[in-house]
Amino acid sequence: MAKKGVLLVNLGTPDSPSTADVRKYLNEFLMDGRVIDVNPALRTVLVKGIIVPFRAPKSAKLYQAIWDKQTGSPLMHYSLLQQAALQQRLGDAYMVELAMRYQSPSIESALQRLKEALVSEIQVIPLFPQYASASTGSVQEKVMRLVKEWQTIPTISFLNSFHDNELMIETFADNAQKYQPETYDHILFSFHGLPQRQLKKCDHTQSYCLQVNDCCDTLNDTNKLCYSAQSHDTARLIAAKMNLSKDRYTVCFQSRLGSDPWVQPYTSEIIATLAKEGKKRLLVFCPAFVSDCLETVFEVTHEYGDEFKALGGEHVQLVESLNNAPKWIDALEKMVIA
Ligand SMILES: C=CC1=C(C)c2cc3[nH]c(cc4nc(cc5[nH]c(cc1n2)c(C)c5CCC(=O)O)C(CCC(=O)O)=C4C)c(C)c3C=C
Ligand SMILES: [Fe+2]
Ligand SMILES: [Fe+2]
Repeated sequence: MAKKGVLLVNLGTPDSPSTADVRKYLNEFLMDGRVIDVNPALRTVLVKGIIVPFRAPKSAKLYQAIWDKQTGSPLMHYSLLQQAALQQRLGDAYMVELAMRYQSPSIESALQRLKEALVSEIQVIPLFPQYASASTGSVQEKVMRLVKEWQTIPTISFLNSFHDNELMIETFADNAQKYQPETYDHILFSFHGLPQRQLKKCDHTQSYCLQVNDCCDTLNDTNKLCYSAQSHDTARLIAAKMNLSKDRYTVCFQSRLGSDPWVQPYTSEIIATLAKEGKKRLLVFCPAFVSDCLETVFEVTHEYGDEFKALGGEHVQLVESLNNAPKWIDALEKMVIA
C-alpha cells in the first residue's frame, strides 16, 4: 500500500559557519519577498548591497560560536533528530522527510523523494508554532510553486500554526522545571521579532492589529493568524501551565533588523528595564522555535546575558527548546495522525 508522506520544514541554516556559506544562506533567506517585503529592486539593493556584505562576516562568527564539531548547526541537528524520531513513531505506513526553507536539504529535493516514493498524500508541517507570512507563509508558497509543475498532484495539506498545541505547551513548561522557576526574579517569553508592517498586512480588516489598544490580549476571528496575538497566546498558555501570575512574566520580541519599527516590546529594552528595577535572575523561554538555534543559544544566553550583567543583573537562563523531547515528538505524531 502507498505510504503517506509527511514533510517537516524548518527555516534553514548555513551549510557551514564559513563567511561564504553564511553569505549564501543570508542571500537566499533575505531575498525572499515574504521576509523583506519591499519592492524587488529595493530589496536587492538592501540585501546584496548593504545587509549581507556587512552582516555575513559578523554572523559567521556567531555561527562559529554555536557550531558543534560533531553535530554542526543546532537547528539542523535537532531537526534531523525530530525527523528520525517521528519516522520511528509513525512506522512504515509513513515516509517522513525533512526540508529547510533556505539552503539544504531543499524543499524541492524532499518533495522529489516523496514523489518518487509514490506517496498517497503529503502533509506539510512548517515547524513554526505561530503563523507569520515570513516563515509559515513562505514555506506554503514554496511548496505550492513547486507542486504546481507536477502532472499528478497528490492530496496536500498544510498546517498553518500550532501555537496552542497542548503537548507543546506542556513540553516548554516541563523543560523549565529543572531550573526551579520560582527561584528567578522574572520570566521572559522572548519571541522572534517581525516588522510591524507585516502584522498589519495580515489584518484583513486593516483596523484591528496595532490599531486597537491591547489588540493581542485575546484571540478572535480578526487576529487568529496574527503572529503577535498567537505569540501572546502561547505565552499565556505556558504561564497558566506553570501557575505564573501576570506580574511574574513579560512577552517580548528579539532580533530586530533595520530601522523600521518591529513588534514591541523589544527584549533588549525589557532586559534593561528589569536590570534597573534590581532584578538579578531571568529565566527566558523562546517559544517561536521548536529547536535551539542561533537565536536561542547565542542571542539569549550570550548577547542578552552580557547586556543584563553589564546593567547589574546576574544571570540569564535559557529554557532549552523542544528539540527531541519525547512529549514534543508525541505532539508531532498527533498532528500527523489527528
Ligand atoms: C527581515 C528579517 C527577518 C524576518 C522577517 C525574520 C522572521 C523570522 N525568522 C524566523 C526564524 C529564524 N530566524 C533565524 C535567523 C535570522 N533571522 C533573520 C532575519 C529575519 N527573520 C536573520 C538575519 C537571521 C540570521 C541571524 C544572523 O545573521 O544573525 C533563525 C536561526 C537560524 C539558525 O541557523 O540558527 C530562525 C530559526 C521566524 C520564525 C520568523 C518569523 C516569525
Ligand atoms: Fe529570522
Ligand atoms: Fe495583531
